[in-house]
Amino acid sequence: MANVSFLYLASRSPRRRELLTQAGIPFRLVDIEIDESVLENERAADYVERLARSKAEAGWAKLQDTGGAAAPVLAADTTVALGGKLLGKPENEDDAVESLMHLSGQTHDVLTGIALCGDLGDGLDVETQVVTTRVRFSHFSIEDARRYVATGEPMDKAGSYGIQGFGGTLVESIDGSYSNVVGLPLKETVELAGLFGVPYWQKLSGDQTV
Ligand SMILES: Cc1cn([C@H]2C[C@H](O)[C@@H](COP(=O)(O)OP(=O)(O)OP(=O)(O)O)O2)c(=O)[nH]c1=O
Repeated sequence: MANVSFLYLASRSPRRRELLTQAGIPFRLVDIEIDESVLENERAADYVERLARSKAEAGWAKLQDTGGAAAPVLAADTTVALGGKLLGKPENEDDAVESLMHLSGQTHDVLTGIALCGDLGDGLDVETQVVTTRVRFSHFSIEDARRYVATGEPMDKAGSYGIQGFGGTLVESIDGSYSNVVGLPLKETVELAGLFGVPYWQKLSGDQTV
């Protein structure tokens, strides 16, 4: 797989597309579906790494079925962890309010696992990384949590908030990578891309997918 000029992104997340574009990594999309259930007693770091790997491998397998992947496949998974409890995407609005009330006035971790799957010349290789960012939330009331949930913003996001949106107003401080919270740690993604010979810092224009 020498001289690859892009990677495949196995993700439906618009944030991950924006972040890849920010890093200047040319990409095409591959659509996959996997079971995202948490295993019993599974730790947050193990969970996001396992899911990122499964998503990348599913993307690779799908491309093999349709004639073979011409480039490596990138995938990621993000979750919020508070005192051993995993707060994923909310199931409904009440669930989102409940998650937010757990986070109010507390410091939590946001973990993103990234995986890049490809053939470096001697068979299939999957490289993974897990990045953690600590986020401290201000104290807010249940009325505030309900009003925020009513905006709809939390519904497709781990921990029921988006730091890049209205949710940024709940944040007192962060320690670590900001892009990691939004769903793709830029520094580590570029490192993995470099390992597989995928270019970055490319000027991309228009529809960013190659
Ligand atoms: C904490 C936080 C999460 N998120 C998002 C990032 C992820 O898209 C989402 C967590 O769900 P994921 O399952 O990691 O990703 P996804 O289902 O959105 O996309 P994919 O197809 O790649 O599986 O939460 C934010 O956008 N902002 C935030 O502040």
